[in-house]
Amino acid sequence: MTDLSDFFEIIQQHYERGLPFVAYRKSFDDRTGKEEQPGLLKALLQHDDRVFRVRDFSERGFVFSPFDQRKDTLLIPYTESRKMFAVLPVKPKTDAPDKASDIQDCPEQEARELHLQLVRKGVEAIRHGKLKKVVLSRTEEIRIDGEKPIAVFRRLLEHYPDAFCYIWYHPVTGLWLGATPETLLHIKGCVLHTMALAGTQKFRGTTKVDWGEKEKQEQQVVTDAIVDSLRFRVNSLKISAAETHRAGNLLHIKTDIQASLIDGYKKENIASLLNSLHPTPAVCGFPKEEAKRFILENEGYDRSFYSGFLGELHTAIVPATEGASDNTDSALYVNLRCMQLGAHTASLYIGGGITRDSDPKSEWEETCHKAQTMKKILLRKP
Ligand SMILES: C=C(O[C@@H]1C=C(C(=O)O)C=C[C@H]1O)C(=O)O
Repeated sequence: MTDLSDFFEIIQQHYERGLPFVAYRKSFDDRTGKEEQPGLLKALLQHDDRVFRVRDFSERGFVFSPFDQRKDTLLIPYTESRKMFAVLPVKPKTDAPDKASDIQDCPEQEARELHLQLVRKGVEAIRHGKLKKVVLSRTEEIRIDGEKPIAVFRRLLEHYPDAFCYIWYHPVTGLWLGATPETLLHIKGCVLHTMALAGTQKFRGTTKVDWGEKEKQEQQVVTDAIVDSLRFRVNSLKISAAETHRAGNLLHIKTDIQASLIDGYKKENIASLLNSLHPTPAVCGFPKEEAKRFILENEGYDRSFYSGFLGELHTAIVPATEGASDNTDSALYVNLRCMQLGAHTASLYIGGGITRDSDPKSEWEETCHKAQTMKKILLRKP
């Protein structure tokens, strides 16, 4: 274990040298396998600046994968990096609202108009075509005041104990940070766990809330599609009841899905599972190919790594195995509530699920609420 302040100092130095690294902490509820210490902070610091790209998802290490799978997935291989661990103090869970209040600035009128138009077009396509749901997003650039990325990461960890929080740097991708509530795939031995997360409302001090039909339906589409893509690969499928899940200043509907892999753990099975799961209707839509086409043709910007996935592939990085690890666990998360940090700007990425009953103005407001997750932890330019 490394002392906490040394941990941050070492990643700062690594960043200054321009070498790839990732540091992350799982949510206090998650911690894949539970043998991990609560608040365990991990880092992989690549020894040099070589670029490792994933060929077929049989690789071992930490992956950073874009929304569009035709583009490159980057990898920090387990064997090419220094592992480092520290422990963050764990705070008890509370239902208290966020200490930091919402940042009250709104993006320009033009951005709002563009998003309203995009949503209207999505609703139109759903009413007239084969699409049932499409997730439409936008990016928002904000001026920041000399932010130190590692300091932003520390605020992220502090603020969002219930999220998978990360900072990733690679000369090819630049610097990304996020606090995502969504698991794409956890695999331990032959047991897999995933979730269907969709439907959004603002957190107003309680998780005991009612959900409208629109939100229930859009979340059900996600559950059904995930179960469908697993059906012939797993047995002992367990689907939990849908429940309300808090993510910072937001609430979502969540269903947990657990199953056993029919042929046990095999690297090539994981690769094909990822292929059929990603992107789920939580970030893309349904049917998948039509929704993806609609997004690529209409969103008008490159999602890049937003709504892609990231995490440990074929190896859980744990303090006990400083050398080679023989564990094959994977813990992958959907890259949501994230941003790319430049020297003077932060680019935020936010979206929401559109169905035939979507109201464009509410969908716009939903993206504004989601943008708060990152805005709250940034120091703004006056
Ligand atoms: C697309 C995002 O979030 C996803 C979409 C949601 C929705 O449509 O209600 C809720 C949770 C996430 O699955 C995002 O945060 O950008």
